[in-house]
Amino acid sequence: MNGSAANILQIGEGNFLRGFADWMIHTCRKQGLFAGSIAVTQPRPAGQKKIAQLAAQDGLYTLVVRGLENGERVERREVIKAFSQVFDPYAEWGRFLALADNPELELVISNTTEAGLAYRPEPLADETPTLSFPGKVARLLYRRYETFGGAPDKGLIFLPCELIDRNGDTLRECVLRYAADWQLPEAFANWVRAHNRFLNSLVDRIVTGYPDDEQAEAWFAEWGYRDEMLTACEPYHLWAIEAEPELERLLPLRAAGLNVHWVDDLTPFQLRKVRLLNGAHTLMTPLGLLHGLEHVRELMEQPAWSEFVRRTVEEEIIPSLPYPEPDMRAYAEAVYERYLNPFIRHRLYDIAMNSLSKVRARLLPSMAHYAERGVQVPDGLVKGFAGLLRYYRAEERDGKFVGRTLAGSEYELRDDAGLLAVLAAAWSERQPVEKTLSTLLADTALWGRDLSGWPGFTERVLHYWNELERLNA
Ligand SMILES: NC(=O)c1ccc[n+]([C@@H]2O[C@H](COP(=O)([O-])OP(=O)(O)OC[C@H]3O[C@@H](n4cnc5c(N)ncnc54)[C@H](O)[C@@H]3O)[C@@H](O)[C@H]2O)c1
Ligand SMILES: O=P(O)(O)OC[C@@H](O)[C@@H](O)[C@H](O)[C@H](O)CO
Repeated sequence: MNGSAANILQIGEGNFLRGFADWMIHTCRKQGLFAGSIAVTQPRPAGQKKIAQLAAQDGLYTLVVRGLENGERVERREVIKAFSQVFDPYAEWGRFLALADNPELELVISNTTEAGLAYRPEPLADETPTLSFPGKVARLLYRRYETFGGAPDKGLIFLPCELIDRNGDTLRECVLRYAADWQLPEAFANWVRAHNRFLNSLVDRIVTGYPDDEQAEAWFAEWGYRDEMLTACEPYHLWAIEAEPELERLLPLRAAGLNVHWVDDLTPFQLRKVRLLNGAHTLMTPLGLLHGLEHVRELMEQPAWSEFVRRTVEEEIIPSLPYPEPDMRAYAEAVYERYLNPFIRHRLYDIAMNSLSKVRARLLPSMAHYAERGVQVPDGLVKGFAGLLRYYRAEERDGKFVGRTLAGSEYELRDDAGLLAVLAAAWSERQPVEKTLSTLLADTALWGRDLSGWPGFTERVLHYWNELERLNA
């Protein structure tokens, strides 16, 4: 790491970017196609530990890519060299803002989860760091606007990787809301609109992060060095970016042989991936955890669970999508193969994090497809949803929210604290389960809509709830 000026700013220190975008930049650099480098910072104070660790390793980390590629087993290890600056923006706020003064800065990449790419009102404080991710972007852009007098050629290109629909548009809207809140000049807002680009994109790669300790220790012994930032992922990768292919000039990703698509319309990529791959994860995760399973492959290797997932995907989710069924089935087959990757352990507990927002985006649209046509939601989806409700049977304890598996083991629920409080309050009422379920299904804060009026839905959720509880008895 040389601390030199970087032409990419990365907001997000998480596993995903290290196993995806940073690896791509490294791949371009390695082939001599790209001369730039990345300045990386964390989007929230909690990321400080990883940033400090990465800085202590000179911005270098090991990526292990493992899985099947064209039916062949691959295991590739590479030390990724993409970062020229690694720092904590809360400790060095001036340094963060000063990145805006670098005329060479061109791109901003981010991944802050669905929770991070959201507008939360916040005052403009002159000297102190802005907390939210989009608020930081608004501050950075305002500084750049002032430094370069609103020059049209000094706008930036944003490539947010958060897995939300039209992530670029969302980021732009948040930035403009902060500009309005903070009463920044209208000319600035116009410059943001006219000379900065917020690209919508869809990312796809299973990045499982740091492996189990046993595996990590075995590798460290074999390699002769330790790496606390070690990241593991599958070989498959896809990045669909809604923009003209001429942007290869800036980011020669396809030229580097990467599976990147510059597309006019992202919708088919988005719907297919979020509803099938992520939707099936959200479907299987609570049920799997309630039954004491730990990771995706373990679940998919059990015939009854595999059958349940496949049937729900093929007979319920795919028919709800507006695309040719054979194409969707082929995609689903490839997804099962990725789930069954023998070389990675994708922890269900990791996938379960923030499942309340995930279910809204990934599973409810498939269910609504039926309900809104006056048809009953099919069984697999109802069973998965009942599993989610059972998983979220929350109890508040010592400032935490906990649930219990069917065998009675306790786990911590990791989700929006306000929503967990709503669930815990509902379950603390002394009343029949059906009453609590009806109340919860009608709660629009939880699901973004009222589910209690869907034909036969409440009764069938109760049916599957009771089926789960019978296993508990
Ligand atoms: N891991 C994968 O396989 C994968 C694949 C595709 C997409 N994604 C995307 O990545 C996200 C998960 O990231 P990860 O796997 O790198 O996990 P991670 O926990 O390693 O990283 C999460 C990142 O988000 C930040 N973050 C978390 N909550 C935040 C908040 N409230 N405000 C601001 N920043 C916040 C963290 O600081 C960190 O930078 C998912 O939500 C999804 O959007 C992950
Ligand atoms: O990363 P999350 O937590 O938003 O979702 C969990 C998984 O569904 C997700 O990581 C997929 O594996 C990934 O989106 C594949 O590209």
